[in-house]
Amino acid sequence: MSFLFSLCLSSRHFNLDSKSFTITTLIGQRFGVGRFYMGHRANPLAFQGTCSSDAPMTSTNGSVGVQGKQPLFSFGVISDVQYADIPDGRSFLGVPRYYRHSIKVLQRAISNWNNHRKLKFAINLGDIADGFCPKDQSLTTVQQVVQEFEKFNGPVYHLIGNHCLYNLPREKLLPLLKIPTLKGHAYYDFSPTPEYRIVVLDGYDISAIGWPEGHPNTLEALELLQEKNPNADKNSPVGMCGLERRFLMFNGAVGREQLQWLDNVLQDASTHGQAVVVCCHLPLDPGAATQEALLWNYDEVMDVIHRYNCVKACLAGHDHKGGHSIDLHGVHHRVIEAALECPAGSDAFGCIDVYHDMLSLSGTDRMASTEMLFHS
Ligand SMILES: Nc1ccn([C@@H]2O[C@H](COP(=O)(O)O)[C@@H](O)[C@H]2O)c(=O)n1
Ligand SMILES: O=P(O)(O)OC[C@H](O)CO
Repeated sequence: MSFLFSLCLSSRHFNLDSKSFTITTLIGQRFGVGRFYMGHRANPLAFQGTCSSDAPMTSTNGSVGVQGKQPLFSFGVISDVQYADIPDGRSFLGVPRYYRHSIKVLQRAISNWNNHRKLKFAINLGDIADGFCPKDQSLTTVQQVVQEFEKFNGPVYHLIGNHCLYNLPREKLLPLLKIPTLKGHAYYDFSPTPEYRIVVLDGYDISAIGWPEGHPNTLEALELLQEKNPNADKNSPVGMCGLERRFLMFNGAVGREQLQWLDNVLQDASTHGQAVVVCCHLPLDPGAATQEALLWNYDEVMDVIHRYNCVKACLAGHDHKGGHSIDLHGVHHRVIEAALECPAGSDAFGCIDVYHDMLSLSGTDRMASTEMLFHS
């Protein structure tokens, strides 16, 4: 820990307000470990690898990975494909978005995962199609991206994001994404090996998007937005301060039932000695993402997570530039860089090697590689 602290200080970006610390890429640049872009927050232990069989420190099935050890299993990761057959555009803040190219990033990810690695599964951290997709093309666009994912030689686990819900209501979306669902919710868990549990949260459980009009969850979300966000445009954070800026319509919350379910799953995982990776489209730690991207009740979710010692890492999407932090309980938070923001020919996908004591993300191109050592 003291090593990490000294690295933090040398980066001149040290933030304890958010109950976590963040290490900027200045360190990466200083150590010459790869190409980063402004605003990215990366692990000082990160290296810029490629997700291929000949990359140093990555592993293929049957070969060794980091520290000469063989991973328990590996999985593919990608986020925010946000495909649409429309011309390139920009985010509200002016960041370029390459709507037609993003599906090519996905195709290269699948091809890489299939050719170079024997992966146990792949995970899509949400936003399969963009909200600017013409509504009469929403269904076919989501189907088209799902078909690309189906070319992966293994199971694909999808998360829902706000852009998925701009395109299709839950009742249509969840079956297409083959999300195991109870009463329209999109949270579930699975165990790829006896040692591990992957928990997928539904960050749009309480949300003003995706549920039918007048649904109790829509009403609860609208009430919260009314209370917390004074702007007429509930996607605008203008005039809102600090962490309050997360109360935007494009975010959402984990509801009471889901929180109780999470508690039960973590209790069960602890009983069985399993390590847990929590996945949610919306980031759960202010140290890893911009305030405007956070889950509304990230603090309540983290309170549940911190009751146990089993959660080792949380993976998220939504905040396209990506990020990494380690919170004060030693839980890693890795926000995955968006496929949508890759200019022609560039990529953002990765493979995660899973060990007893760490996760090792080998990112391709715009996705930074990150070693996530467990703290206890
Ligand atoms: N700082 C911001 C960010 C966003 N908005 C509003 O949200 C909409 C979606 O944002 P994108 O970044 O996905 O384009 C955008 O159209 C704005 O209405 C904002 O007001 N301030
Ligand atoms: O993917 P979007 O369009 O909802 O954008 C999300 C914001 O970038 C969050 O910071």
